[in-house]
Amino acid sequence: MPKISKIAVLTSGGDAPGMNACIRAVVRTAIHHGLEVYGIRQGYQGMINNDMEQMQARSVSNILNLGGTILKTARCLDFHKDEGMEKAYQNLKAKGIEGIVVIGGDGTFTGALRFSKKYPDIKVIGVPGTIDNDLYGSTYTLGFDTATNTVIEAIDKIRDTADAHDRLFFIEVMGRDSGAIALRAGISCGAEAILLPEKETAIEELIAGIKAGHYNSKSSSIVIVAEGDKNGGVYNVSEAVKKEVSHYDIKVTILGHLQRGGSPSAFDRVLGSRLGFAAVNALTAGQSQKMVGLQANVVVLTDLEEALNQHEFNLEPDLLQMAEVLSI
Ligand SMILES: Nc1ncnc2c1ncn2[C@@H]1O[C@H](COP(=O)(O)OP(=O)(O)OP(=O)(O)O)[C@@H](O)[C@H]1O
Ligand SMILES: O=P(O)(O)OC[C@H]1O[C@](O)(CO)[C@@H](O)[C@@H]1O
Ligand SMILES: [Mg+2]
Repeated sequence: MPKISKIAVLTSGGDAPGMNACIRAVVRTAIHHGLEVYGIRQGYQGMINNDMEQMQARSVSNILNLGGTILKTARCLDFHKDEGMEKAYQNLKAKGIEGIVVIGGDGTFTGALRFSKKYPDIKVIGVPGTIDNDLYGSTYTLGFDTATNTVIEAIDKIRDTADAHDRLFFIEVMGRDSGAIALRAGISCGAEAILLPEKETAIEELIAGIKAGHYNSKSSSIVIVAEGDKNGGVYNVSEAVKKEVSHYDIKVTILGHLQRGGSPSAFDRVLGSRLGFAAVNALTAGQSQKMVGLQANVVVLTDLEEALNQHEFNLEPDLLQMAEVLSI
């Protein structure tokens, strides 16, 4: 097997805390192996625009603690098209880059797999980097822990004021297709109800639960609504409840993008370092079209194809059941 000598790294899709730790690990592990390593800016857009630069050990000094991504990220429509992919390929070939580490979510991996099938001489390894925790093959994705901690810090504060005023709050958290943040945050903050894209909740059922809570002397209530819940969004849900529930003053809070920012937790710093290290080791071992992930605290490789096909992510049934039991 010919030895790989030049690789590149990019971040793509929504940023996630811990991406910088991962970039640092990729750069320094590559240097350890004697490889040249390039940083590509703005995800696939930078591949198309030839926006990439060689990185050194010092290029990634003092970034472990930073949220966001020093390489920047993008949602790049041009990469969906054959012409965009061809341009990206030619740019990589011109630099002699033979392998790339792509840090991102399911969309990023879909693009990477398509690209690598079209141009198999460029090896690709994916690192699951998304606050959504919606990838098969890794129990946790990079950024999910930090984002969930950010969310619970915010909800704890809302609980204080909700309790002081005997109010009912509807809080929207991120997750267009994933209820992972909503479920963990709901359990951590003792939410009275959690609305998730993966599980339908009838509005009548929600209203009955809120009324029962009031009857059982709850002074405040928190309902967490994941962005992707199928009831038409947090305002729709709150309006529907308002018509039937008069004993609470009702408020809505959308946490929004503050959930994606901030300094990564220790967990995400270690996870990012570990997966970045493993990704480069996989490239030097000749692997391609794989994702590195964490399962039972062991780093494992999963075929990108399998990770994407199994994408339907099932939230832990015991957590769903427990959240209901404990919220009485
Ligand atoms: N079918 C596809 N073909 C080519 N490229 C794709 C495809 N799907 C996604 N991509 C590329 O991957 C990028 C990132 O995908 P997407 O915006 O879905 O985010 P993601 O990686 O899933 O992360 P997150 O969900 O955390 O924001 C897209 O902007 C696009 O450049
Ligand atoms: O910042 P954007 O592009 O609006 O994306 C928001 C989406 O990205 C995510 O934060 C994942 O990165 C989703 O939870 C959310 O639906
Ligand atoms: Mg995604």
